This record gives sequence, structure tokens and C-alpha cells, in this order.
Amino acid sequence: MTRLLTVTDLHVYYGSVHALKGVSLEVAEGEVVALLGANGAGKTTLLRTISGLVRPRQGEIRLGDRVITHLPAHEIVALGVAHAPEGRRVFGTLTVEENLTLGAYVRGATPEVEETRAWVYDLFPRLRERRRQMAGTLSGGEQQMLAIGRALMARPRLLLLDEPSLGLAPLLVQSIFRTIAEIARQGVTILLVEQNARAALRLAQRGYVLTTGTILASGSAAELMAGDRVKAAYLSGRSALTS
Ligand SMILES: Nc1ncnc2c1ncn2[C@@H]1O[C@H](COP(=O)(O)OP(=O)(O)OP(=O)(O)O)[C@@H](O)[C@H]1O
Repeated sequence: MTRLLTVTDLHVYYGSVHALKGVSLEVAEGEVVALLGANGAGKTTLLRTISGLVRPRQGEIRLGDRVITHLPAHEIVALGVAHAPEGRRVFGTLTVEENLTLGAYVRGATPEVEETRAWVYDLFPRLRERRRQMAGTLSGGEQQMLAIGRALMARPRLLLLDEPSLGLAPLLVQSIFRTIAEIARQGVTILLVEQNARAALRLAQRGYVLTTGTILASGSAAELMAGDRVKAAYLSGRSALTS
């Protein structure tokens, strides 16, 4: 098992708020790992720290053998880490195609843009149909696809996915999860933040449960699904595993 991402004893503060309190986790090459936890647990903060958008006060992040803890965000992207943020942050006044192209350039991956875009369109045929449409007029689900597609334009080794199912109707959630499974099958390693624990654990091989900045539990998807620590970690308990 080759380790792709290693996070060790990470501490992050926002002013006096101690958002991550010594978080450690690992993601092996080719794995899908779920990061679960209630609102405010620190999931987004962890992804933003890995991406270089938030600076830790303490701890280390490695990509393969390389320490990336203090690298600027664009260098981390260039090393193969792409982040599809929560909340569908697409460029609303640009077309779908322009958003995707920008995904490649912003991330410094200029060669083979056409080919990569074709790959993204194969994963999300709906985006191909809408390629000339302004991103701001897409439905919520389509914007979510575009946010993921844009991250994929960097041809990442590691894809950080923040709440891909947020606000989507159940059928669309299934469809997004199927596509994420296909992306994983094609060799992209994925760290997946999800409120929808059941769906995430169906897809992932392993998972971590975060509560208020601390890892409460970790294990195989089957272990986490069977135990009650995932439920305990969510404020609304039952909803996490019964949805
Ligand atoms: N920019 C910020 N300034 C101050 N506090 C912040 C900031 N961003 C996040 N926090 C705080 O850090 C903690 C972790 O937030 P984070 O967004 O990482 O949680 P999360 O697990 O992703 O939650 P959610 O599922 O609601 O997105 C929360 O208490 C939050 O209020």
C-alpha cells in the first residue's frame, strides 16, 4: 500500500477558535476515504488546510514523501491535489466550457486541455450538452458536476471533494455518487467529505469521523457502518445513517 496523503497532528486556529486539535489521517494511493462529521466538526477546514488555503499552527502534511505543509496553494495543485469546494463555486458569467478550461489553466495544467475536457464530458455527459450555457444558469446539481469537473481538469492524483451531495435531490445524489465511483475506478484517489454518511461509506473503503476538531473514530467502511460512533458524531444522530 503506497501512502499518498499523510496528515500528522494538525492544529488549526481561526483566531481563538481551535478548529483542528491534532488531526492525523492517511490516504493510500487508489483509495476512497470518507471524512464524516456533524456541522462545524472541521471537515472543510481540514480540506482547506491540505490545499494550502488555511495555514496550520502545528503538524505536517505529506504528499507521498514530500512535505507540502507550507507550500503555496498553486504549488500544491501543481503537485496533483485538486479541491472541489463546497457550495458549487463556479464562475457564473462564464460558460461551462470556459469554467473547465479555466480549471486547467488556473491549476497550471495547460497541456492536453482538449483531451482532459473530453474525459470530463464523458464522466458528466450533462456538462457536454450544456457546454455553451452560462454556469450561473445551471441547476444546483449541474453546478456541482461542474465544480467537480473543474477540479478534474488538473488531472489530480488526489481529489478533495467537499459535500458533493449537498442540497441535491435523492436521484441526483445517486447519480453524483455513481460518477464519483467511476472517477475512483479510473485511478483518482479521493478524500470525500460528506454529511450523507451512508452514501459515503458505501463508496469508500475507509473512513474517519471528526467531532469538534478531533478524530473520534476510524476504520473500514463496514466497521464504521456497523458501529454507533458515526451516529454519535452527528448532532441529529439518526439522520446520518437512516437517510
Ligand atoms: N474563517 C473562519 N473564521 C472563524 N472560524 C471559522 C472559520 N471557518 C470555520 N470556522 C470555525 O471552525 C470550525 C470548523 O468549521 P468547518 O467549516 O471546518 O466545519 P465543517 O465540519 O466543514 O462543517 P460544515 O459541515 O458545517 O461545513 C467551526 O466551529 C467554524 O465555525
